[in-house]
Amino acid sequence: SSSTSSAAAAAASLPASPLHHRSSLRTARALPTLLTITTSTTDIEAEALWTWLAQKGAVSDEATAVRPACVHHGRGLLAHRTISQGDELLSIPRKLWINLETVKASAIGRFCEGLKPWVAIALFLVREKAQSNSSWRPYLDILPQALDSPLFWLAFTSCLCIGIRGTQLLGSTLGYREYVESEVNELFDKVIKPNPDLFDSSLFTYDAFLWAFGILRSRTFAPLTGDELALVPLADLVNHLAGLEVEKPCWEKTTAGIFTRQEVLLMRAAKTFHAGQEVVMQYGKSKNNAQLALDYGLVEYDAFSGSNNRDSFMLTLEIPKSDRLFDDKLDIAQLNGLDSSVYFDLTRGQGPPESMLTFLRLTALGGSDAFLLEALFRNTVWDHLSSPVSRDNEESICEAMIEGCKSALYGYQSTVEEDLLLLNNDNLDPRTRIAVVVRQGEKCVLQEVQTWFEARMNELDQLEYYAERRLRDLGLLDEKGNMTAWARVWN
Ligand SMILES: C[S@@+](CC[C@H](N)C(=O)[O-])C[C@H]1O[C@@H](n2cnc3c(N)ncnc32)[C@H](O)[C@@H]1O
Repeated sequence: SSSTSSAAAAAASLPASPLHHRSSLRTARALPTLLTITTSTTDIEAEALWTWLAQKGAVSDEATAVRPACVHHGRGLLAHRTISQGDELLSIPRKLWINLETVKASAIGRFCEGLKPWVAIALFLVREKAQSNSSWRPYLDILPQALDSPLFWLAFTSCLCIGIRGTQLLGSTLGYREYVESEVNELFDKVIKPNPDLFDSSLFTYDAFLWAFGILRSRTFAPLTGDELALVPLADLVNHLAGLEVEKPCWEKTTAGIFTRQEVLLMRAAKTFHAGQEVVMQYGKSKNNAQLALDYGLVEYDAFSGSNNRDSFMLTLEIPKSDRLFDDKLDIAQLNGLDSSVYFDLTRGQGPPESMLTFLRLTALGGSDAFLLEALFRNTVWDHLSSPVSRDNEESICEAMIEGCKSALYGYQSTVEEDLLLLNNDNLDPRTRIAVVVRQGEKCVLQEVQTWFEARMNELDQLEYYAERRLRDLGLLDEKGNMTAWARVWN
C-alpha cells in the first residue's frame, strides 16, 4: 500500500537510535531514576536553554527549584534543593510556550487559519528548525532528533517490525502513520505548495512532520493538550517514573504576577525530591504499554513481579450481520449505548468486564432464549443478560472466546516463555525491549482471558440461569434451588 511504501521511505532517512546522537550529551552512563546525580560533564544545549529562559525572566538561579541535566533517559530535571510534594518546581509564562497563538503571530500565521492546532504547530516547528537564526533556537536545539516510539522504528521489513508483527501495536502504529500522512498531504497541497516563497517544499517532508508529531505527542501534557496544545520549554524535560502513584499535581495552568497578571504553566512536585535527585512525574496511570510506547517510546516492565497492569489487549466483538436476529440485537445494543461492533480494553489481572459478558450473551442469543428479544423485554433484556441466560448461551460464549483467544495467540511469532527469556537479557536494545514487552503483555492478557473462559466452562452446571432466577423471583424456588412447598403442590 502507499502508506507502507512511504513508511519504508521514511525509515531509510531516520537515524537508528534516539537520544544518543547529541554531540554535547556526553554522559552515557546508565543511572537508575531517582539516583542522586553529580554530573561533571557539560550539557551545552541545556545551559543555553537555561540562559535563554533566564534572560526572558522565566527562571533564575536563586528562585527556580530545578535544573535541566543529563539523566538516564536523555535529559531531565534535577532538584536543586529539597522539594516537598506540591511545591512549585518551575513557572513558564505563556509568551514562552509554542502554541497556536505563537504560530498565528509568526510569519506563517495567515496560512494557519482553520488548521488543527497540532498541524499548525508542527508546520511551525519544521520551519523554525531549519532557520539557523530562529528566536526559538535554544529550545529547538534541546529537542531530540529521533524518538523511540514505534512510529519511527521502521523499516517495516526490519527485525524490529517483525518484533511487533501480529500485535495490536503494529496496527495502531500503522494507523497513526496513515493519519499523519493524510494530514501532511492535505497541508502540502493547500498550504506548502501554493506558497513557495514562505515554504521550502523540500523541508516539509513526511519524515519531518512525523518527527514534529512525535515531539508533540511525547512532550505535551494536560491541561495543555487538544485545542490548548502547547510545548513548554523546560517543563517538557520532565521524565516519567514507573510506578509513581501520584498523577497530580504536575502541569497546572494558572496566572501569576502582582501587577501584570499573566498566564503561566506551573509545575508542582508529585512527591518529595531531595537536592540532586531527578524530578519525575507520572505520564498517565491509565495508559497501557502500547499507548506509552506509541506516545513516549517507553514501556513499564517489572521483571521481579512478572505482573504488569500496563499489559492490555483491545478486543473487538461484533454481532454478525448474517445473524437472522441482527436487527433486534443491534436495537438492544444501541439502546444501551453500544453498536454492532464494540471495543473492550482488556487489562492484565482484571478478568473480562461485565459489559463484555453482557454483550457476548446478547451476540450469542438464539434458539429458545430468543424470546428475550421480544418487544416485551426491550427495556429489561440488558439487565437479564448481565447474568447467565442459559447453559447453551453461556457455553457458546465460552467456546467462542476460547477459540478466539487460541487463534489470536497463534498469530504471534513467539511464545510468552520465549519473550520472557529475551527480557532477562539486560543488554536488549530499547526498541526491541519495547516490542517484546508489548507483545508478551498482549499474549499474557489473551492467555488470562482464555483461562477465565475455560474455568467458566467447567462451572456451567453450577451457574444459575435466567429460568431459575425467574422462578426464585416469583418465590417458586428456595435458596438451595429446590421447588418451594407451595410450588410443589402445583407441580
Ligand atoms: C517529556 S520528554 C522528557 C525529556 C526527554 N528525556 C529529553 O531528553 O528530551 C519525554 C521523553 O523522555 C523519555 N523518557 C521519559 N521518561 C522515561 C522513562 N521512564 N523511560 C524511558 N524513557 C523515558 C522518552 O523518550 C519520552 O518520549
